[in-house]
Amino acid sequence: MEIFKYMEHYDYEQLVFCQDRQSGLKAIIAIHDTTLGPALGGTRMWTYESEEEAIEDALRLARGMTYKNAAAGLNLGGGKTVIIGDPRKDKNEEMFRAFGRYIQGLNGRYITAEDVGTTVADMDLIHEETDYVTGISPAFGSSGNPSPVTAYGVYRGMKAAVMEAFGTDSLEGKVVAVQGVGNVAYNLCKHLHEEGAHLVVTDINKEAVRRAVEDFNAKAVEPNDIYSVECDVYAPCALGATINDVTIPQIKAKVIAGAANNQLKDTKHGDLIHEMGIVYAPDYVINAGGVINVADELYGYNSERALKKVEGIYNNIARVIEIAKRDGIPTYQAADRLAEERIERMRNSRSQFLQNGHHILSRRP
Ligand SMILES: NC(=O)C1=CN([C@@H]2O[C@H](COP(=O)(O)OP(=O)(O)OC[C@H]3O[C@@H](n4cnc5c(N)ncnc54)[C@H](O)[C@@H]3O)[C@@H](O)[C@H]2O)C=CC1
Ligand SMILES: CC(C)CC(=O)C(=O)O
Repeated sequence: MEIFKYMEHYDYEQLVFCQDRQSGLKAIIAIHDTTLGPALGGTRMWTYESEEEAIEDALRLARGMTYKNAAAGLNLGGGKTVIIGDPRKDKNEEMFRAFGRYIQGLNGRYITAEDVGTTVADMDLIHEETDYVTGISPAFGSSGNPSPVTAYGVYRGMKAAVMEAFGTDSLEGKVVAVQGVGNVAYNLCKHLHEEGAHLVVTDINKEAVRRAVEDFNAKAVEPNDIYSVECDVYAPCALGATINDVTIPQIKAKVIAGAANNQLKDTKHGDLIHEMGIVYAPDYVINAGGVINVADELYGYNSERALKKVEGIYNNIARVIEIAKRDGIPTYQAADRLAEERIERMRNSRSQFLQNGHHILSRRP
């Protein structure tokens, strides 16, 4: 991968490599764009096959956060961290404390939270070293684990997409194929089960599958069989790029609505499912519940206010679908337009001079 070429093409601001021999920390912080405000995005810990795979994941996820935060109306830019390692056995206190000091060193340009493989407890350790972290324990007056709120937003957005495909937003009797029943999707399954949806689930973690089968009377399939399940909705809730040349021909669902980041392997796959008449709920619009929730911490966390905004993901998805139909474009393009237009407006309006403590005039002897 030609890193600077990639960064220039998508206009990234910064890529930071963090190493700490003592704790084994190998973290990559990607800051894509801070036009709308400090970059906020979670920290993912995963057993990447290579450093290149980790770098690419950090870059793709960070850009996704720029679009997610802009489309959600937040005054936040996009950033993300990946930590190379196995979250089940490579974690230690020093690792997250050292990582917290690296975040502090960025002086507020990047604010972190949870993502795949990290927990509230990990955020609390980071919080020992910096305030530029969200999703920390409610004991500190914060919002805690964002996953259940992300799940609620995905549930709301899924209803809006089902309304478009089936003329009703009721999920009763609908078959939903859920890929990856971890933190977010377990909570999503709760909402779906309560509304009478029939669940088909898969996960590479057999315990996660067992729990979903037991708690939601779900049917289990092998990971690679989830794509060909006869269903109404396919909910990608694991990792990214599951909508690709291999899987699209197998998909039977009329709606794709899930929590995973970067679901489309490439934009051409968004075009393909659009041509097939599948209603696609753009990933960074439907899964914005988590960031909306933790972002509320920056104003003094108020769960009622945050949840009200998350409930509005229904309208956000409906609006994206409307724009897509009006302009005859795929929904992923409609969402991108919304996000890019807001960033452009803000970028252009920053031309006025504003003296602050850091401008050259404030340093004149
Ligand atoms: N946690 C949050 O609040 C948010 C999460 N997301 C995204 O949602 C997705 C899920 O996040 P979490 O639930 O927090 O992570 P998680 O790690 O708790 O759950 C992911 C699940 O997917 C499973 N999985 C991994 N690869 C798989 C495969 N090939 N096939 C089937 N299952 C597989 C894992 O075993 C795990 O159970 C991720 O893409 C994450 O980036 C997006 C927005 C917010
Ligand atoms: C609060 C975090 C989970 C935000 C984030 O990183 C995401 O939405 O992917």
